[in-house]
Amino acid sequence: MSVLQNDTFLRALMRQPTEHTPLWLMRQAGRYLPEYRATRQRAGSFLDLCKNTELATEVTLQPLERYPLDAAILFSDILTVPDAMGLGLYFAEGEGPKFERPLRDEAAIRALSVPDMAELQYVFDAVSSIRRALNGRVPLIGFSGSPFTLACYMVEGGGSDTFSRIKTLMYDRPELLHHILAVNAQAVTAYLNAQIQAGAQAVQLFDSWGGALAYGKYQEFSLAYMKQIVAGLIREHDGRRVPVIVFTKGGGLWLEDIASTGCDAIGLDWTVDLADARRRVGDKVALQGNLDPNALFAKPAAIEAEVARLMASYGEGAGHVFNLGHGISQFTPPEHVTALVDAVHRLSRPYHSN
Ligand SMILES: Cc1c2[nH]c(c1CCC(=O)O)Cc1[nH]c(c(CCC(=O)O)c1C)Cc1[nH]c(c(CCC(=O)O)c1C)Cc1[nH]c(c(C)c1CCC(=O)O)C2
Repeated sequence: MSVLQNDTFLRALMRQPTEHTPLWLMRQAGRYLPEYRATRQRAGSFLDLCKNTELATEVTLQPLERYPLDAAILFSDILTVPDAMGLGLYFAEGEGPKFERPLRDEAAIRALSVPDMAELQYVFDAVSSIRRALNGRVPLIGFSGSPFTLACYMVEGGGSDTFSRIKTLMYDRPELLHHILAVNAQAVTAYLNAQIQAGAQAVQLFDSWGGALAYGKYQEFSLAYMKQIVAGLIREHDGRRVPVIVFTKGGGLWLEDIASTGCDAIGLDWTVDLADARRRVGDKVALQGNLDPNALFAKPAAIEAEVARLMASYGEGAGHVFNLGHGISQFTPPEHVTALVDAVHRLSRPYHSN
């Protein structure tokens, strides 16, 4: 394997000194880029694109060709795992992800099992191919959905505003939801370990919907399973630590709990004050975040002002990876991202001078 030329992202996750604050953007390869839309057209559906090694590699590298980002993220989706469990993932145009066979009764839930990782070989092939194509430019991030976030889609059958089905299950039949989560946790552990073995140099758990849970329920139905996963992950590969990032959207009230999962870094959404988050987690974990993705609709001067505010809020020293508080919008003007990346690199240098 080639030598890593820019390891600022990995160092920041381990709270080691860097010359600037590294950044990457959630959903950095996606529809806001015209080159992504062109490749997507060639591939056919979004899932065809995920399953095409060559084209998945191409779109992963597209944002890096445009912007000097400090990490790449595997092009795939969190719903590949329930798809491999036999739920039948499809994307209805303009409607988001859906399952042909959602978990709607006890029999379906009891029949659920950890999929054969061979069903997900296309993901691991993409990881190896992207590593080759990166040739040591920046590290590659692997990812998975959290057990609870995956369960939301598996039970609801698609996206939901109310989470009424999964919450009904949680309150009426908690043991059935625990069964789904236990299977998901085992599947996610195997899935992330296979990504690490294929070449992922850091991994992120996307707990996009953990923040929809009540106090106490979050700890029982989301956090506990993420903790189990973190404990089962390969933490060192090829002579380097493989850092783990846990991102619970809406998890700002529970940062101490998240830090106690054993993760290396916490992903923060934009509702959190970085300075306060840093005080709360101390030197236990690094922090990743947390610009409001909608700030990228504003003019470059306003974007730069927000970056300056976040830099001052985190303050001096190591342990910050810049990111958005959630995925980038498909309506973001690509040149606003140019302004963002430049501002983060430029304005962060004074905070790393010692
Ligand atoms: C909840 C969730 C999903 N997928 C994901 C999450 C967790 C993160 C989050 O909270 O946003 C994670 C994800 N999805 C995608 C990535 C790729 C890596 C990256 O660049 O960050 C990652 C990390 C690509 C994608 N995943 C998807 C796209 C758009 C597909 C397309 O039409 O080309 C991309 C680039 C599709 C997808 N997949 C999912 C949704 C809700 C959608 C959007 C549907 C829509 O807007 O029409 C499920």
